[in-house]
Amino acid sequence: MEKFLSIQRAGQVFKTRKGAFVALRNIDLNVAQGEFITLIGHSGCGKSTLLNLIAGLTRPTSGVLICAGREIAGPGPDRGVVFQNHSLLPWLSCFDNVHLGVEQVFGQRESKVRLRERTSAALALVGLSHAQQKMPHEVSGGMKQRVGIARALAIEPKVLLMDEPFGALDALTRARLQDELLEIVAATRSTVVMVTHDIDEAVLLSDRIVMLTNGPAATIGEILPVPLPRPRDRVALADDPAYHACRAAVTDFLYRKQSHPAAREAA
Ligand SMILES: Nc1ncnc2c1ncn2[C@@H]1O[C@H](COP(=O)(O)OP(=O)(O)OP(=O)(O)O)[C@@H](O)[C@H]1O
Repeated sequence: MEKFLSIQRAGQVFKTRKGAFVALRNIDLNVAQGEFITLIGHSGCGKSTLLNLIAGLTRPTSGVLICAGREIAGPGPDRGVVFQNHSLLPWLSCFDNVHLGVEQVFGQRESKVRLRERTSAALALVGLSHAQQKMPHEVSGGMKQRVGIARALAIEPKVLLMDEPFGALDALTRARLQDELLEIVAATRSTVVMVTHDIDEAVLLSDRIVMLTNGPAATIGEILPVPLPRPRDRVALADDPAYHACRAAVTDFLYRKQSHPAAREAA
């Protein structure tokens, strides 16, 4: 497999008042260009910690991470990040929130007209052309999250990193955005690493599901390839035995092999 994103023996130890806390150990993962990877595991196991390492927001205490042949040494425009709480600037319109990143990445070498075209195209990709002049407080939670996705895509990242991007949305909006994301990823051929808690979301979207063991000192427990052809249709998948087999494999990992620490303590 072509190693587009490569995580080699990565570990993360945090210094805390109670001493060193080993969050992650020995993470080895290679992601191919165009692959859709989800990270799943119980709360607190280290999913966001791993995503932050790929984003370059934190540095590993051991091991190395490489993206497109270069070591990840900090945040960069080759990696676009979408957070759960969209993190839009409230004083800027939806258009300007996206445009800010476009200017930062392409502003030195492209015309103002071209920059505006890029911004409009990204907003069109997420179906928000009609709302681009609205302020964040004037649009719904799902629309804000679409702006966050547009902002990440507009800088044409090599890898799209998403930390529970739909976690705060109601079930119907979430399903709609998942379907839209499937279409966007098919159109842009993006490489995606996404954190989720949701088994159905992981199976619907992923090429491979990376399952993390419980922390502390979490690591990759199993990696499940999802052999479902694309385009995927959530209604058709409801009757697909392969879909149910994937679902069962992740459920088995999370609730039998890695039953939640709190559940074990209560037993
Ligand atoms: N800066 C930090 N300093 C100390 N400990 C940290 C720090 N960041 C994260 N941790 C700890 O590392 C572990 C992993 O945290 P992380 O947020 O990555 O988990 P997660 O799997 O994303 O959780 P959730 O699903 O609840 O969002 C947790 O025990 C957390 O308390």
